[in-house]
Amino acid sequence: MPEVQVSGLHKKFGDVTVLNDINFTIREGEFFTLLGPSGCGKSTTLNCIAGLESPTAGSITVDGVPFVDTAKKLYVPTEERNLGMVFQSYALWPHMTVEANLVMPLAIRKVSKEEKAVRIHEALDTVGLAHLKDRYPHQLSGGQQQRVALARALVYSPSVLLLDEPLSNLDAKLREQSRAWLKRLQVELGITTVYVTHDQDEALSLSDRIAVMFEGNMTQIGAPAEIYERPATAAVAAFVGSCNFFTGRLEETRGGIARVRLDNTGLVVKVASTLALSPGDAVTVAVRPERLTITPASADVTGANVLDTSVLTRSYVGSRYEYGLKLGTNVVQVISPTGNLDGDVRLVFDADDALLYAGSNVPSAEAQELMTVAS
Ligand SMILES: Nc1ncnc2c1ncn2[C@@H]1O[C@H](COP(=O)(O)OP(=O)(O)OP(=O)(O)O)[C@@H](O)[C@H]1O
Repeated sequence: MPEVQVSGLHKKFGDVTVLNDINFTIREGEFFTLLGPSGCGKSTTLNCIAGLESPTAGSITVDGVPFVDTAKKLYVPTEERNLGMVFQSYALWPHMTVEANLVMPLAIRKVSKEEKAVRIHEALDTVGLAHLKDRYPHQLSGGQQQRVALARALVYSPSVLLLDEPLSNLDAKLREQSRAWLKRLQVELGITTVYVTHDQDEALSLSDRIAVMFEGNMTQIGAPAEIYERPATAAVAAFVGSCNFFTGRLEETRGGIARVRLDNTGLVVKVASTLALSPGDAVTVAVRPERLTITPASADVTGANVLDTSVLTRSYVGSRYEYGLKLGTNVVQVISPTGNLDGDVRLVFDADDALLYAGSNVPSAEAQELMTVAS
């Protein structure tokens, strides 16, 4: 199973740059996800690997074989790349049975009749649909169609599997089931996979590594836990999971702990930080809702940060409660297992529970909303 190397990838449509120096290497057998909001360039990157788009500059190599190298004017056509692709729409031929849909890619590759039958059976068996080979696409559920599309991509033993939002047409429940199934299948087959999605949950649960993209740039590449726990920018923190943001000014940093005076509250919070910042610098503090603890105002608590606040809203969301707390002019979101808190409360968190970013770069409510809608 091959390694995929993408170097210095640029893509322009007319005067508009949609990919700006994209670089990444996908390891053998890895499940690698391109994650980002709509229009950030995920599909264009995938299509450049597939050979459906040609980059304006850059190179792509799979298993040491150059597919594209603009400097050398080298371009291998799609049909010679031996990559398996599944799109959001599945793109099954409606007038052909499941079996006939799978015959097509093999016929193009001039596979013998006997081998065709074996391969089709194997591919359909892999996705658990061998018994439906005589049905037409309209006689299948959305989930089954998606599996046929996957079988069609696997039938010619591609070196790499390219998946562009393959689950987004399924309803929420089926999507979750298909996600678990897809992950098991990928691990079983050990096939190097590039996956495109704007769904952060999907990316976190499926991927060995995630590349987060914004506006044609790759902002961070890392394992799911790394992306979630240590987002490189406030925008990544906002896009992957929920986050509270507070702007403020740095007062001092001592022993790896930054003291930040928050705007609109006058409160000082302590945040672990390795950033090279000077007192007076504008900063942004980010805290995940589940990293915050609420206690009754009367509780005797100690911790790096104990802030007096009050409950604005509380809602039960199944197995936990979501609180909205008032902190100056901010509303702080907290996720808590406790549902009986009201009125004046205390908000508690350690310096390690929060993240610090240089600048007052809180993703705007509009952008966050867009991101939420997108995910
Ligand atoms: N053929 C094209 N001509 C002009 N602009 C294009 C073309 N294809 C894509 N774009 C633009 O390039 C940008 C990146 O598109 P791309 O489809 O790669 O984004 P994406 O991250 O996959 O988004 P989505 O999740 O909505 O599919 C978008 O602004 C899009 O409008």
